[in-house]
Amino acid sequence: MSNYTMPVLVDPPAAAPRTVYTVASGDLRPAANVTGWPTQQRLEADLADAVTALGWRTRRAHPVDAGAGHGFIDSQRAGIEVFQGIPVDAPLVVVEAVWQYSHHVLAGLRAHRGPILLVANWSGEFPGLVGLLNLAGSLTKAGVRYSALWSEDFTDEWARDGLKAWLETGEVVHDESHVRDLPPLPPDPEVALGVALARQLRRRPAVVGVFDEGCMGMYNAIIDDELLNPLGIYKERLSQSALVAEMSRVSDAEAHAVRAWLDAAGMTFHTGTDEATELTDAQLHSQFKMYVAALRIADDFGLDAVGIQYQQGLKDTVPASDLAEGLLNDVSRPPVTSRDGTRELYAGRALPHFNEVDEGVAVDSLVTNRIWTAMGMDPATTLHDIRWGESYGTDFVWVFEISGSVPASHNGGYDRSYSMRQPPMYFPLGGGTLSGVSRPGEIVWSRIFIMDGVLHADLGRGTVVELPAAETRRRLRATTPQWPIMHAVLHGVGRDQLMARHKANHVNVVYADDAPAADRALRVKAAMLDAMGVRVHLCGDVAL
Ligand SMILES: C[C@H](O)[C@@H](O)[C@@H](O)C(=O)CO
Repeated sequence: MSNYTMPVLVDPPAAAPRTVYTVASGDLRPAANVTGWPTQQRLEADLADAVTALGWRTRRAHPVDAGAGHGFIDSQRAGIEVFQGIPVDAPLVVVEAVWQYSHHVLAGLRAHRGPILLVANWSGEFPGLVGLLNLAGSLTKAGVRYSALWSEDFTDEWARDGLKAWLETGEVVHDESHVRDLPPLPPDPEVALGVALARQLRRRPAVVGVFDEGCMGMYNAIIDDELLNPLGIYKERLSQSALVAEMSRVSDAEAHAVRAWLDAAGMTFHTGTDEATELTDAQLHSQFKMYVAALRIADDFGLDAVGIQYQQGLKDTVPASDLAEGLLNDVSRPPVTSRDGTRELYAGRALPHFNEVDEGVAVDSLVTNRIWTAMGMDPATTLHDIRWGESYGTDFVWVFEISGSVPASHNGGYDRSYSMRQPPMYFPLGGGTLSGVSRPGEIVWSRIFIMDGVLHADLGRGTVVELPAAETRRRLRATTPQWPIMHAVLHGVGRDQLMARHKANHVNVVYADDAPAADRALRVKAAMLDAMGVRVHLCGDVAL
C-alpha cells in the first residue's frame, strides 16, 4: 500500500439496447452556434424520426445549454467531457447542420469502439455539409473508421436504406467506382514537364509561410513535416501577430494606392457606414495594409506560398484577411514595393495563398502555380468549400463557395468582381470579400489529403457553367450571398460519389485555356505529384 493518491477511473456506462447516441459538434464562435441552432434541431428531429421508424431510438449524449442558446459541443474540452458519458461500443451519430470544428470530437471519436456515422442535411443554408466533409477528412487522417450519410430530411429512400444498413451492419457502403489509381504514364512532353518540376522542387525546396497553424479544428489540413519535407516543401512558421505588427508599418498612402488601383480596375465595393453590419472604407483600408504587409513578410522569408488562418485571434484584431488573399492569388494585382521602395515584390506573379492555412491546398496551389506558369496559362488558383448543389437541367451543378475570396481572374476580371461585408456572425470586425460569379470555362479540380499515413491526391476535370442570373441569385440566397460562387459540373462524378470519396471540406480549382489544355495540364499535374511521391487517383472522366 502506498500513500499515493491514485486517480479514480470512472467506467463509461453500458449501452442501452437498440439505442443510437448522437452528438453535435459546433463552432467556437457563439454567434455561429446560436444562429445555426434552429436548423440543427430540425435535422436532429428528422434523423430521430428516421431512426425510430426503423425500430431504434436516439439518445442525445449531451444537453442543450439554454443559457448559451444552443446544444453544440463548442470546445475540445467540452467534447472530451461529453464522451465520458457515451458507451464506447454504442452506435454513435455525429449530426451536423453547421460548420463544425473537428477537434471538438476527435478525442472521443478516436477512442470510440462502436460504429460511427456522420450525417448532414442536404442544404446550403449553413455549411453543414462542409462540416461533415471536414470531419470525414480528419477521421480519415486519424485512421478512424466511419460511415457518412446526407439527406434533405431523411425521408428519402436512399437515406433510409443507408441508415438501415448502418444500423444492421455498422457501415454504409457507397459507390466509389469513379476513382481509379493513376496508371503508368507514357513518356511525352507533359510527363517530362511534370517530372522535371518535381525534381526541381526536391533539388531546391520551396518554403510555404504558415501564419498560425491549424485553423478551426481542421485536423485534416495539417500536414506533418515528415510527410511534407520529402516532397521538397518546408514550412516557415509565422505568427499572425507579426502580420499585425507589419500592417502598422504600412503607410496610409500605400493603402490608398491599392484602393486607387482597384478602383481604376473597375472593382465594386459595397460600402456603408455601420461598422457592425456594413463594409466601411476604414475596414478596406486595414485590409489593403494587410495585403502589403503579407507581401513584405513573404519577401523577407523567401516564401513560395502563404497561408493566413484568420479565424482564431486575428478575427478579433483586424478585419478579414480574405480580400488580401484573393489579391495575392492573381497575377494581375496592385503593385507593392519593398519597404525602401526600391523593388517591386513578386512583380508580375501570383503569390499562391492557401485560405484557412489548409496545407493540402498549400501543396496543391504551389504545384499548380508552377505547372500553369510553365505551360503559359493563368496560374490563378483557389480553394472552394464544397458547399451544396442541385440539378439544373440534366446536370448536377455544385455550389462551390469559398468563405471570402477568389482571384479576380476567376470572375473574369476586377470589373466583374465586387466586395461585400463579411457576415457578422463569423466576422465581428467585418472586412470585404473578393467576390463574383466564376466565369464559364474548363477546370482541373483536385484535393491532396492524408490517408493511411501517406499523402494522396484526387484529380478530376470539370466545367464551370453559366446559369441564368435568377438561378445564380437563388443559389446565393440559399447559401451565403456575400461569398464567391462557382457553378461547377464535374465530369463523370455523381453527387453522392464526390460526397463519399472526398476527404476534405475544400476542393482546389484552376482554369485552363480550353478542354484539350485542361487535359494536358491534368496529365502534367498527375506526373508531377506522382514523381513527388504522392499517390495519385483519377476521379471520373479523365482523358489521359
Ligand atoms: C467562416 C466560416 O466558418 C467558414 O470559414 C467555414 O464555413 C469554412 O469555410 C470551412 O471551410
